[in-house]
Amino acid sequence: MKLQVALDTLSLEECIQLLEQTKGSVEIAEVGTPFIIEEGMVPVKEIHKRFPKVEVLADAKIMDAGEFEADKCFEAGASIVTVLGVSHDETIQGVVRSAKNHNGKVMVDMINVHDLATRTKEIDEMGVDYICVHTAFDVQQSGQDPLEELKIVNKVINHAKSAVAGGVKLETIQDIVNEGAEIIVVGGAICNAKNRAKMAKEMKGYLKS
Ligand SMILES: O=C(CO)[C@H](O)[C@H](O)COP(=O)(O)O
Repeated sequence: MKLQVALDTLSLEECIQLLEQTKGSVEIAEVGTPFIIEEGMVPVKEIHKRFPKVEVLADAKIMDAGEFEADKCFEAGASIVTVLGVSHDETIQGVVRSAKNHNGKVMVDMINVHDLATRTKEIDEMGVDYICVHTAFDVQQSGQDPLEELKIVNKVINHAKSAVAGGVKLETIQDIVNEGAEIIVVGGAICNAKNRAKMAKEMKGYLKS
């Protein structure tokens, strides 16, 4: 199991500090969608350069022009790129092609996929590396969390590994670990913690090796 920290709203300088402080706890640094909107590929390049042992995930949430957009992310130094599960198959296949050409990996974000079991089965045959259930930030306030969706994905996948995102916190991580996921994504719970290093270490402590 790997801990992925989602860097969504901090400055690049703050992210670099966070990654220094959380060394040993965090395996994957996600350059979040808001961060990409703010700064483009600059944080991907910079984090890749400064933290060669940390995998960089570009959360581009690709929806079209899959191969072209994924190429840009991998060329900047990302080792994992996200594409949306609601995209056309051709888009996901384009991202998979790009990943193969760059020796990278593909995470499919299943945010707002309505028939999760059916779409997961289809995507699982496309050669992607991770299928990530994701409770959108915009619906987390209504009490939704990704555990039930994770159970559905875990039941039907045969090739890809599962990942989970969306409001994961100290109080919910144990249930997720018990259910099983290769990657657990944590954003706000670490980035907004008073002591980020302590929080990341504590969360990492729950993960199975
Ligand atoms: O992709 C995202 C939002 O679309 C976030 O990076 C992801 O949900 C993790 O952040 P948090 O733990 O704060 O929900």
